[in-house]
Formats: sequence, structure tokens, C-alpha cells
Amino acid sequence: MPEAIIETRGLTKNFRGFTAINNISIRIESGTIHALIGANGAGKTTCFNLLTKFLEPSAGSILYQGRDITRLKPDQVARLGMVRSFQISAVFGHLSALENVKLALQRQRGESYDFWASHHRLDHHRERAMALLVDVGLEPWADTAAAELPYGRKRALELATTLALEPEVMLLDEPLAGMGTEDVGRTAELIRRVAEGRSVLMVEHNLGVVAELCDRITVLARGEVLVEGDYATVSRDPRVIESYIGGARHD
Ligand SMILES: Nc1ncnc2c1ncn2[C@@H]1O[C@H](COP(=O)(O)OP(=O)(O)OP(=O)(O)O)[C@@H](O)[C@H]1O
Repeated sequence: MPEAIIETRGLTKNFRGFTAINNISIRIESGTIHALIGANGAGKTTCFNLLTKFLEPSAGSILYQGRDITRLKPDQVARLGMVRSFQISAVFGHLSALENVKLALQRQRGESYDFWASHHRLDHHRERAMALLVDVGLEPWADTAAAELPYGRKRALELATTLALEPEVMLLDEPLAGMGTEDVGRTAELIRRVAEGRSVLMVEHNLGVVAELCDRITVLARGEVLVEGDYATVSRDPRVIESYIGGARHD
């Protein structure tokens, strides 16, 4: 069996008596793009927040590269290489795209803003930041204030600031939400590109993109794993079809 980069065992989350996640065990294989899908209220966000350490589980454990990270804090798991996009990578609207990525690079190295920082180091950050902007197709926008970027480009900038942290696993929460068709296609392509050499876990409602992009899919229903597999397997499972009737968003 391929190596698991993230694994949950009996993961459970109760909210004052209501079980939002019930005893789920999932495996995210190293080097894959893995989607978490399910009808509204299935538990995707709760599961995502448990994996990224924004919520404490009521029971069960989470392993990252075989190591138990159940009790670690979000910044500790980020330092291990498991980074939630839009987590540490808040984008500052008044700063240019380039400055935002430079700042993310500085933070990645634990440097505080230093007026006297050597030119050599700052030049190095500039070059690396520019390369990351090129990677996400933002080169022409390098000097544009983040607040002025079109929506889809802003998400691309967030991906660049996440990439600055050199993650091994990127966790993306609805990366295509709110995008028009053109942005969806370009961002999906971008995710495919940045996924090379790393693993990605994403919560996503757009099933067309999930079908195109994701190697593995976990379908949640009422806080439990309904089925896990590739798109062909998952999409013809009668339980999945049934759980989606009336529940899924068809966007
Ligand atoms: N903080 C909370 N307190 C109480 N119940 C909660 C809390 N967070 C989530 N829930 C409940 O847990 C269930 C799962 O919610 P969750 O947001 O994880 O689902 P989801 O699959 O992400 O749904 P959506 O697609 O609508 O975002 C829902 O019934 C929700 O009402």
C-alpha cells in the first residue's frame, strides 16, 4: 500500500451532544490530490478543521507521516510541513503581490522585519518571491496592491504565499468557491501544478473539478465515511448518488 502522509483513526467530534464527525478513519496517500466531498452538513468543514488543528477532536487520533499530531497546535503542524492555505498566509491588501510573497518568505525563515537586514538576503527573497509569482501566473501583477487584484488572482496570490512556506501537504478549503468559469479552469490547473511533488487535501463542492483533478475522494455523509476511492468508483456508488440527491450543490 502506498505510504500515507495523513491518517486519521477513529476521529470523532461532538458539539454539545451532537456528533458532527463519527469515528472516521481516512488515509491520504503521499503524492496525491485528495478531495473531501459530501452534501451540505456532511461534516467536511469539521473534518478539515480537525485535520488542520483548528478544532480539538473529542476522540481518535491524527497521524502525519506516521507521527501522532493529535495534540499539536496549528503552527506546530505547519512547521512540520502541513500547511493550510489562507492560514498563515493572510494577504495584506495594501502591500503589492511581490511584497506579500517576500513577507511570507521572511516569516517562513522566522525572520522578523529587520530594517538592517542585509541586502544580499533581501535580494534573495526578491528573486525567490518573483519565481513564486511566475509559478502562479502573477508576474504581470507583481507590483499591484493585493486588494486591487481580481478575485481569482487573489486566490493565486494566497497559493503563492502558502508555497513560500514550502509545504509537503497543502490543505485547501474550497479553493474554487465563488469563482467564475474562467478562474475555475485556471485555478484548477494551478492546483495541479503546485501539487507536483507534494500532497494536497481539498474540500471542494465543484464535482467536475474534483473528477478532473483528484486521485482519491472521500465522501462523507452525516459525519461518517460513506465511501473512499477514485472518481469512477465513488461516482457510481448508489449510496453516494442517494446521499447527493437534494443535498449537493451543483455548481
Ligand atoms: N460549532 C458547532 N456547533 C454545533 N454544531 C456544529 C458546529 N459546527 C458544525 N456543526 C454541525 O455539524 C454538522 C457538520 O457541519 P460541517 O460544517 O462540518 O458540514 P459541511 O459538510 O462542511 O457542510 P457545508 O457543505 O454546508 O459547509 C452540521 O450539522 C453542523 O450544523
